[in-house]
Amino acid sequence: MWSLNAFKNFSSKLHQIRCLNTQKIGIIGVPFDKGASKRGADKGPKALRESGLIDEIKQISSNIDVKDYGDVHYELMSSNGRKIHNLNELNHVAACNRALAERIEEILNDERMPITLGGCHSIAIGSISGVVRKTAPDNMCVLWIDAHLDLNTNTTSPTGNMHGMPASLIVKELRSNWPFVPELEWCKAELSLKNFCWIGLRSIDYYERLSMEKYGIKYFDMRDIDKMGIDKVTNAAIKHINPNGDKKLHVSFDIDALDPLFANATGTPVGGGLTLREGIFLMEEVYKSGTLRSMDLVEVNPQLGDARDVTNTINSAKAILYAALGNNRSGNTS
Ligand SMILES: NC(=[NH2+])NCCC[C@H](N)C(=O)O
Ligand SMILES: [Mn+2]
Ligand SMILES: [Mn+2]
Repeated sequence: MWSLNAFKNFSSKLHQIRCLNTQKIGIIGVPFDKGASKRGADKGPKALRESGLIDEIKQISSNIDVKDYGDVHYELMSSNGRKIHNLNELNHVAACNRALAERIEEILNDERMPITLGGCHSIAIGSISGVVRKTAPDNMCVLWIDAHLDLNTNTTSPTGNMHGMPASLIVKELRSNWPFVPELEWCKAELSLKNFCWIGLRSIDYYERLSMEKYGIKYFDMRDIDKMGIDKVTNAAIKHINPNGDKKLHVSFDIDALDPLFANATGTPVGGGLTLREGIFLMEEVYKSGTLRSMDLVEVNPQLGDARDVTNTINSAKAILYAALGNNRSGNTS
């Protein structure tokens, strides 16, 4: 029989251990679709929350402490009326991302891991900018999981849609390819392409291809995954951008990285993508690396496809997120 004191001691020790291991997470929604040509990605955060996201995260482990920061709201900046070539909805994209960067900073100040629910992929401009404000750029690395490279500028983009451009706005190598855009002055191109790796590529525009060669961009496309398998690819990618495991990892996960069989409710689906199991495995390895610091999950569009597509896409997105947070396919113990 334990004395009351011994019991109190034990439970306070247990509490201390729990606190040490607590995974503190902050969820922020970005109901924004103006970087894409199809409407509806702005309904992504609501659809994910309504399908039970927050409660299900809590069920992964009692060590997870999750806070929902709600959605980003923004007001348009007063524009000088000058139009910049081939940047659709620039005012909205700039204002929304500026507001998002501030919310990400707030979440990091609360010592939580920010998880940004898109929204179209243009929101990575703000989410990554927010993280960079709290981390030396050389001290962080980015895994970009996507069918697309999203490295266009306004002069190379075939569409003018800014969800195809976020990566080029945050890296220094492409800074000189951009004109001065006053609306985006707050967004500093500080990261280096050396700290980036792409996984899942299978739809690259002509000028993006040229950049891949010019800058020696590190990537594993779907062919590499076919050849090497997802285990080798994932670990080679993590090792490449973080050889000593001392950098903080940001994962920008575009749901269209998955094959349309598993995620058809998205604006720019491309066949021949990752299976859901490959996506889950990838994120399990990311979790195991112990380096994940922040993450985006973007391009879930509940207005596209039929009801089954929407359910599949939401379930796939949640499974990807849960794997990143340590969900164990053979059951959770704590
Ligand atoms: N985040 C995305 N789904 N991006 C799709 C980009 C498609 C094409 N490369 C473009 O620039 O318009
Ligand atoms: Mn994509
Ligand atoms: Mn993308």
